[in-house]
Amino acid sequence: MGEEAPELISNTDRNSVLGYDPESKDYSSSIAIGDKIYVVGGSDDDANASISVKVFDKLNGKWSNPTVLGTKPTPSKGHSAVLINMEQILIIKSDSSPDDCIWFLEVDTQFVKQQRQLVGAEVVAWSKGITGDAPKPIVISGPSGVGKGTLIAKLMKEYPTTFGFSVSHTTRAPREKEVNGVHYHFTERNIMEKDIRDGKFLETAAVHGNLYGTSIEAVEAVTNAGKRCILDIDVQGARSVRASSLEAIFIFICPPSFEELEKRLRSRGTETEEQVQKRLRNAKAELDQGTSPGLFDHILVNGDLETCYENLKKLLALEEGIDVSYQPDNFKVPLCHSVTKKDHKVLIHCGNNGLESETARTFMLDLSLLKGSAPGRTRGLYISAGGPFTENVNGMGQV
Ligand SMILES: Nc1nc2c(ncn2[C@@H]2O[C@H](COP(=O)(O)OP(=O)(O)O)[C@@H](O)[C@H]2O)c(=O)[nH]1
Ligand SMILES: Nc1ncnc2c1ncn2[C@@H]1O[C@H](COP(=O)(O)OP(=O)(O)O)[C@@H](O)[C@H]1O
Repeated sequence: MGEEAPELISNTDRNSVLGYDPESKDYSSSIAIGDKIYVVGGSDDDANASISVKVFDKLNGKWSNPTVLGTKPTPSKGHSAVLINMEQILIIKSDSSPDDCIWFLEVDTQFVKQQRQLVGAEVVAWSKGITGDAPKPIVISGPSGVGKGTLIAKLMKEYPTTFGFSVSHTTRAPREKEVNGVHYHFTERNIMEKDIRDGKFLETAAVHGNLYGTSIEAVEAVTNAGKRCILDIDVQGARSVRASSLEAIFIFICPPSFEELEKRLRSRGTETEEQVQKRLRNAKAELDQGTSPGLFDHILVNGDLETCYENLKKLLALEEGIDVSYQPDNFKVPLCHSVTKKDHKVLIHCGNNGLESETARTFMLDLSLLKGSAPGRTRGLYISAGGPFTENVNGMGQV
């Protein structure tokens, strides 16, 4: 076990690049998976462009430009492409900042398969590799008027640098004090339907007669700001997120009584009588689903606001993820490097075309603890610097 020779993957720097065109400064790498060849390319001439993906189907001999989902990496001066499994290609960008050099191109994951069916064409999705574990996003659900918004606003006010709100899209009209881009992205139904078809959403649901949805970008904006994401979504949305790759904590907020819920909804004064009636009818089903076992990790009763808020804070402190970053400070892959892979470990040999020298350096990526994927981020990536790393019977180890 573990004795087989590690697979050697050539790097795609300027010297060994496949299809590098010195005139246009374009470069590309290609990886074959089953009957398809994925060509990942870029041009460092245009800093605003993103790395492109083309697919060649060996069965019909045709090229296609797939629908590319997720936030796309910008091109660097070169990259290496490593086949991790039949679903994902690891892209290591050279000469990029430490938080922008590891990317995963998903070509046949569960999400990609679903989106391929939805779009009816070839689909791939990008997911950025993040080192260590980040705290899980928090999904807050509950019937209209229970106090979700009030509790979330308190949390964001007390901890503005810790928590960030995932701004949903909705087709409902803005309320008087609501600000576009802050409370919601208010949008038209036909635009939102097109965005759904284009795979821009992590989840969507029809609630009280309007469309609501969490875009991939909304969650990424919070994550990119280094904050813990809070999602205020309905029970259907919570179910979709449970089924997605996003690992979250699910909290359901209950009213102390149905009468109190009705009182709060009316006293808020933001809905017409007809809308209040619809929300109260829906609240019955939401309370049934929300309090039945399996979907939510925690149920909080919002009787007294301060008590409920204190309980929410306690619960979040308990659930706090451990943010362990193993990323070496100076993790930067030079243009000249080579990559070897064995099992879940990827070695990046830097300097002197990978030959050992005084200046040569090796980084090891441990992919065994990866969590999440597109849509969103791939977390749990561990990077060790040092070396030389040698193989031992269990794979690769550092001597
Ligand atoms: N599935 C889903 N539900 C959402 C989203 N954004 C808001 N909601 C839910 O839609 C419902 C109606 O929200 P809103 O119109 O703001 O009314 P409110 O709950 O009375 O404040 C609530 O249950 C929200 O949690 C979203 O992005 N996805
Ligand atoms: N614990 C509470 N006790 C009394 N009123 C509350 C409490 N929590 C929220 N409210 C009030 O109830 C109304 C509905 O709250 P809101 O946060 O808008 O609910 P949601 O976002 O769940 O629809 C608001 O007027 C709010 O001030």
